[in-house]
Amino acid sequence: MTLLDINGLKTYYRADNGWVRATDDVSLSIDRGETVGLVGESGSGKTTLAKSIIRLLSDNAEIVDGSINFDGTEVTELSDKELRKQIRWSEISMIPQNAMNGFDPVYTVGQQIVQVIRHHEDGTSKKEARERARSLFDELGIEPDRVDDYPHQFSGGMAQRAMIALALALSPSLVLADEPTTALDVVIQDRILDTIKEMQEELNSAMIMITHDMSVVSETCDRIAVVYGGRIVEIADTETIITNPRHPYTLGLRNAFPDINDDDQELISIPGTPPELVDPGEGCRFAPRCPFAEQECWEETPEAESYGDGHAVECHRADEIDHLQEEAGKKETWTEQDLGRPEDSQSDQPEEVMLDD
Ligand SMILES: Nc1ncnc2c1ncn2[C@@H]1O[C@H](COP(=O)(O)OP(=O)(O)OP(=O)(O)O)[C@@H](O)[C@H]1O
Repeated sequence: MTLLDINGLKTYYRADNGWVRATDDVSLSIDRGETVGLVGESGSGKTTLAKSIIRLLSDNAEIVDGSINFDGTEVTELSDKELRKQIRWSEISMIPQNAMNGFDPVYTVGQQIVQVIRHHEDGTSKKEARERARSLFDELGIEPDRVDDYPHQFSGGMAQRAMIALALALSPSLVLADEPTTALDVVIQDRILDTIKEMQEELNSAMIMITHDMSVVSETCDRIAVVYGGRIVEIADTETIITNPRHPYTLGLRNAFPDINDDDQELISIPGTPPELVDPGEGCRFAPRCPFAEQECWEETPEAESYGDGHAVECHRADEIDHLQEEAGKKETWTEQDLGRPEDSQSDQPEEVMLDD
């Protein structure tokens, strides 16, 4: 059953040189209990999409178009007060990239968890809320007495666990986990991911797992959405994304991460840098880095095409998958390409964005 239904979402940031189209026409549905990975390079718009869902955007951001339906409620139309009371933490919670920034340094971690619990549950006493915080700490492998510590007394891994405790304290239906382990060392990363998964399964919460790491999503997610230049360029179940992707960017990402089943794998990185998101203009945003780009790719933005079973791809050449997959596995494909716009292709003028100031 659908829990979250995002349609045509556009979230832009106001910048000196125009609007940064960080989320640009994104549609995504998530079922109850499902885990969906958002994978893509830094700056592709993953965090902006997650923050739009829980409406934790910075002041210069604006949801310009589209809808976010959460369990029958249109999130884009709620006032801040309604959001705080009905949705944030209780229904949708977020584990941020750096947990330390998620806590207020002047209160103990326990006080902050107690406050969140009591804000949403009128009948819960301070004592009961504190007991809940202590038992959550215990479940997450933190000594319960440490609820009385201040955030700065925690190590990075412990702060991340405490943030998970806060995010799960009210048994939300949806957890947004934004690179929950990037700041931590590898051994702790694995343990924290296991903990998140266990707790999520126990609560039957849905989860959006944001990461730039293909191996993390492949181990934890039911489906994977590949994000590039503010758009979901490919989405499918995890098995399909790993074994039979159709977008050249997904093929490139797959080359760049170690496959645990293949000891001899040579890692190949994608050359170039992510696209400028201020007035990106027409054409596929990956074209400047794509070894398979043809004239059409530079001139026309590809629309999502369905390849059955929830597999959708935004690529003009997705039909030629057998040939592309084989070529994409070769190192020279990604190094010997002549990157750049073909001489005779003309760029369309960027579409003008009309927004109220
Ligand atoms: N407050 C802001 N003001 C202006 N531009 C912003 C702001 N926050 C993010 N951006 C821009 O929006 C785009 C998407 O950023 P976002 O953080 O959503 O990407 P991301 O994929 O989550 O990357 P990361 O993993 O680095 O957080 C980037 O071009 C970024 O520079």
